[in-house]
Amino acid sequence: MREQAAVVVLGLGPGGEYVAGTLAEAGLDVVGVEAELVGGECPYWACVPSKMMIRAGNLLAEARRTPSLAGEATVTADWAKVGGRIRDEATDHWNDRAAAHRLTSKGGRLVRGRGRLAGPRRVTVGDHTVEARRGVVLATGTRPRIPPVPGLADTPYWTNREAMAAEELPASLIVLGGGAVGVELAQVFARFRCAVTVVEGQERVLSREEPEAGDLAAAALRADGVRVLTGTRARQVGHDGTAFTVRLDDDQVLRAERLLVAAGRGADLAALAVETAGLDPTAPHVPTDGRMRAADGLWAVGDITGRGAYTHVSMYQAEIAVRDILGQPGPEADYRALPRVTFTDPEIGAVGLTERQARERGLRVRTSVLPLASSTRGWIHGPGNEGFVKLVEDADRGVLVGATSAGPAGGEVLYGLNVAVHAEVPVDRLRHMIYTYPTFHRTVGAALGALR
Ligand SMILES: Cc1cc2nc3c(=O)[nH]c(=O)nc-3n(C[C@H](O)[C@H](O)[C@H](O)COP(=O)(O)OP(=O)(O)OC[C@H]3O[C@@H](n4cnc5c(N)ncnc54)[C@H](O)[C@@H]3O)c2cc1C
Ligand SMILES: NC(=O)c1ccc[n+]([C@@H]2O[C@H](COP(=O)([O-])OP(=O)(O)OC[C@H]3O[C@@H](n4cnc5c(N)ncnc54)[C@H](O)[C@@H]3O)[C@@H](O)[C@H]2O)c1
Repeated sequence: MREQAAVVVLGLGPGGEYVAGTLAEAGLDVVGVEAELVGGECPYWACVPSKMMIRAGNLLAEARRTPSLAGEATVTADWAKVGGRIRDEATDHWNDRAAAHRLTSKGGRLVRGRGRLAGPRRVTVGDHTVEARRGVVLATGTRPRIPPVPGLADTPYWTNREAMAAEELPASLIVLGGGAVGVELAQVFARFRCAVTVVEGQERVLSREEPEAGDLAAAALRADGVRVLTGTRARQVGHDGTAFTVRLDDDQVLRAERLLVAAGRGADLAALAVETAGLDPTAPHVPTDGRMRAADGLWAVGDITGRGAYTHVSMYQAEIAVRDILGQPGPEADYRALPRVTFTDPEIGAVGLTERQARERGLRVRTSVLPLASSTRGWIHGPGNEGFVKLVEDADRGVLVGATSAGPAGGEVLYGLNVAVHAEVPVDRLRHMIYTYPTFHRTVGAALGALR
């Protein structure tokens, strides 16, 4: 079968669904192609269910802090509540009827199946070919990267997919990888009384963030009973029908009921036949210009672009691609103030460059790090007040180029720092702003005064 459309969107995760729906609303003839569930990884197996787990885990942790401040509290953790909420409220039992309707009610056509490029402006899905008059938008995201550890491939390991669908928690869990997925899930599972060990190859967990952030996350995990092993990798993995064994570089052997692989994600460009549109199928990502163009008549948005695997990045890029396709004016993509939040307790928010990245760029850097506990609000908060604000200033220009805010509301405190880095508000102006008393974000004011 052959059909025509103005635009074909390949992959309907947060980025692709936004592009397809918005173009359809604008009156364009749009075909969206989806291999699994309309909505993508985020609502069914990633952000949304994991944040529901985290909300539940945080409630337990807060209740367990009651004795030191407010009296007695007895909490009995029950994973069935979490699993049920994920199945019923978040994912509709992994059914995308509502999301598919969102697209078709806007006039978009939905083709189900795994698509690939078949030349510029052409997509095939099985024996179905769609010619795109204006072009194709690639939004197929990423999938878990499974490290080539001997034995691993033959075991029934979990990725985020199985973890999000878990109806019961295992008694013990080994997590391979201490990035965002690894630390968030390790903490939640531990709070539900699962014995968790995290194995991270780098010196610290959250190794792309400030070292202070990795140290804080590791301390928080340990406080929840997680074993955190850093600077070591799995050398051999086995499964005897009941449990996993993981032999590490240093010959230590770990044993647990389940193994979660959280060692990063990658795109598979060869499977999309990108060479038919003149792109390199062996590249890790699709390079894009400031208007999200990858080639003539080809745009790419979301994780596949390698500019930050976050839902907010895919939606930001989607809006730019839509503007470009509709010929509307607007700013090009700008990643200087890229924000991200790791939703551990304490939350770790960060924006822009780390101190190390700023120095590697040759900037003359001034920094400050202030603990949250030293602020009035941190002291009042008491247990659970761990955290800090770190600022990175380009001293020559007198503007912040990066910041981290970690603490009970670290992701929310980040907002002001995000504005400061994005809008390049002079540090001198920030220093003379009024900061509400007694808030966590008041530590930002103190940290500005401590820049050296
Ligand atoms: C456990 C976990 C937690 C996360 N938490 C957060 C968070 O709190 N905040 C945040 O911002 N980000 C979070 N992320 C990252 C976030 O999920 C991704 O950045 C986001 O989903 C990427 O969106 P995307 O538009 O690139 O597409 P994706 O969501 O990856 O969706 C791509 C879609 O394309 C489809 N597809 C793939 N190949 C084809 C093909 N050939 N033909 C047709 N369809 C195809 C897929 O089936 C999928 O539906 C998390 C990720 C994980 C794993
Ligand atoms: N809160 C959020 O916004 C959020 C939450 C989860 C995931 N995400 C996104 O999803 C992406 C994928 O998450 P992720 O945690 O899988 O990837 P990641 O790249 O963030 O972290 C993977 C970690 O695994 C380690 N690693 C890799 N191979 C290893 C090995 N063989 N042994 C031991 N350690 C190994 C790496 O050093 C790294 O620290 C993230 O980069 C992030 O963009 C975002």
